[in-house]
Amino acid sequence: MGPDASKFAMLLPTSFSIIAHIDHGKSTLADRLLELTGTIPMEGESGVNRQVLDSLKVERERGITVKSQAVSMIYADRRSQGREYLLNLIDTPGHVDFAYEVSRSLSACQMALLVVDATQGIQSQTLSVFRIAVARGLRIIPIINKIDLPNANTDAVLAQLESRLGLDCMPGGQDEAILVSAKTGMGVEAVLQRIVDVGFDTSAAAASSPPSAALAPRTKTTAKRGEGEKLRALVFDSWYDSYRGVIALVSVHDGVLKTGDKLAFSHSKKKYEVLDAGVNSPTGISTGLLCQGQVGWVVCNMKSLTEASIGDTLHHANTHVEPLAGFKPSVPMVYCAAFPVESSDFPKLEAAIQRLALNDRSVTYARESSNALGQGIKLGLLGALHLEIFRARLEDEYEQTILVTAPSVAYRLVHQDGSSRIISNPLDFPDHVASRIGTKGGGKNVVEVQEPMVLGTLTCPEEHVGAMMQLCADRRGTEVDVSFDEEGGAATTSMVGGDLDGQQQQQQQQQRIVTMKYRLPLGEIVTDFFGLVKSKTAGFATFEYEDLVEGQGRAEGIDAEEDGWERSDVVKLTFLISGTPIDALCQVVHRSKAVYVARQWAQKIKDVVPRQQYDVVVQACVGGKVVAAEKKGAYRKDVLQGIYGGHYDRKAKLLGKQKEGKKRLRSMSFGRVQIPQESFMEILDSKSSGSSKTNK
Ligand SMILES: Nc1nc2c(ncn2[C@@H]2O[C@H](COP(=O)(O)OP(=O)(O)OP(=O)(O)O)[C@@H](O)[C@H]2O)c(=O)[nH]1
Repeated sequence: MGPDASKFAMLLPTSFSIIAHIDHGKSTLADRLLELTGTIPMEGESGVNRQVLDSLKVERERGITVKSQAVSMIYADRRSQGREYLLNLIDTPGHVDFAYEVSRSLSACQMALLVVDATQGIQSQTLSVFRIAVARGLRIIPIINKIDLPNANTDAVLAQLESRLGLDCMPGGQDEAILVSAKTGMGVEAVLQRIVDVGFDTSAAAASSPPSAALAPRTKTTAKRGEGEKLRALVFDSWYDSYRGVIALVSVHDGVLKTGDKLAFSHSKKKYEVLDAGVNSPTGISTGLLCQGQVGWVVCNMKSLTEASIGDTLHHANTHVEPLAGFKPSVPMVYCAAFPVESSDFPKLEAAIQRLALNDRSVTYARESSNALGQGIKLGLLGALHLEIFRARLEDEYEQTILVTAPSVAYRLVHQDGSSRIISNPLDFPDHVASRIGTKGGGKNVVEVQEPMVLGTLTCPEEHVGAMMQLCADRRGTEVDVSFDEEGGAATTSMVGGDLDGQQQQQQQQQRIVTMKYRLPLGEIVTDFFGLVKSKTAGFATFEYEDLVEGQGRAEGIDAEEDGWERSDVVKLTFLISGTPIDALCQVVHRSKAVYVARQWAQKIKDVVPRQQYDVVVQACVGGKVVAAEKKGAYRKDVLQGIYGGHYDRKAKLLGKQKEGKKRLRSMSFGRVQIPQESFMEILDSKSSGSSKTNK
């Protein structure tokens, strides 16, 4: 039986988030917390990674969190004779592509559990989520997880937390770290107790003493906590339900919100009536009201999908309030265009993308049309994994299969007059980049192109170092740092997951683990980089990156002045079929690779273009110059068939007539070659192949 709905309104709440680097054990810890509080029943073998909060199919299939989830749980603290507290847990993703999700979720929390794997220590994403949490003013509770593993090095991780994050995490310290094994459940109760201590009495003294005395006056609850105060609720997530329409997830900062209330948004000024409200625990429980401090959902009569403005403040329609601080919109890093497989399905695809984008606010979209593929949607995403997950979710949740152009990145164009602009569509890229000196044509001439850079971290066994260095060099990477893990094997377990048999794992564990840091152009890793890392190391390497451009998590040790854009000699590569440019295939590549890519692509296009009655020429151009060309020969009816012997003139006449006919046909169809959709799918699939491989 689920908890009594009225209890959620009666109890004092606090909200916390679990943040960590990928695979450090957030979801497993969340499972244990939910079990311990009785929110989900304990089932079967303890320690099983149930991923209760990873409810999306794609999350379960891949074992990664891509979407934050909020769950309310009621914890009865044994130290104070079972006094109950309402704890709102927000599980967050670990991968850099979903950092925006983390930042939004943290806005609804008072504290963050910073989980660090005892065998791996602080990793790149640990630092970036830590910084986001500190910037949001959250109290950090450090948790060292996986202490059950034989190679756990708790002391070293404690020292790292102290020296690199400045946390007073040693025993007795203000931020004393909790040692747990989310797998076995060891130490997890202490986590709940610490949440209560920190969440309900921020005085440092309370951290070591039972909260009963300090909390006595505050736990005197009324049925509607916050009543009489002006309502202020921050909308931090939303989704589409086919029965109830748009549902908004809110964190109530002040006041009370009830069914039937008339609400308004601070910024958009739109007004609504609350049809229902409730919490997730872990499934939706309708409570009819949400009180101060609660995190829950609201169903209003929102008609359009864009109305649930993330970051906006909801208040009662007849009051005026100071809006709560919202969030900066996310900055897309990777762009591509999506087209339906059947062009008549475009309206369905557009509706599906709008609904999915409601739940994934880091996606930007706009209509786009292509001469070859018809009407489509231009998508802006946070990375290659994000694109792949978005595509998978479209298929799983909306049954929409899409054709995606190769992912590309944004470029910054610097003009002669010093101004700059960012372009995200390869078609907008200039054909020529003028040299600064003696340039004609005014100040708007593009004199420099800059591309976004990332700081990549590659971890692999020693034997693969050469291959990885070569790969990074091929992708125009510059080495920043290389370090060897003397103990070896520590990182291997999590890298390979369950893919390898025991013998292989043993062999790998005898090798040293190498961590290499490279500065790489983002454009070089958004296509097939992850796939190559996996295939060249038989799955033994991991690769993560931090964006260096504004709007994303910055890497440690990078100069704050540095904005992550770097001057680059990139060019626009266009493909023409019988003289007609094919916009869906246009791409921006580095000059040093232009001819190689052009040849590869021209060949690939030639292979899939259907043979015509006349020759079809495929050309690849850079700056108006043809750099590669292929010809697909015409069908050739043997017009001389049936002429035995025959005079030369007669043969020439027949051949001439055939030539004339083809010329007429060609001019009638304006030289346009109809490329069937399947051929495009073949080209685009091979073009983005590899991007579908992830670092998981
Ligand atoms: N031995 C051991 N393994 C653990 C422990 N906690 C988690 N794991 C394992 O570590 C792996 C990753 O755990 P998850 O909970 O999925 O990690 P996560 O941080 O949620 O990962 P993302 O959602 O991808 O960011 C799983 O195979 C877990 O079973 C632990 O305390 N001990």
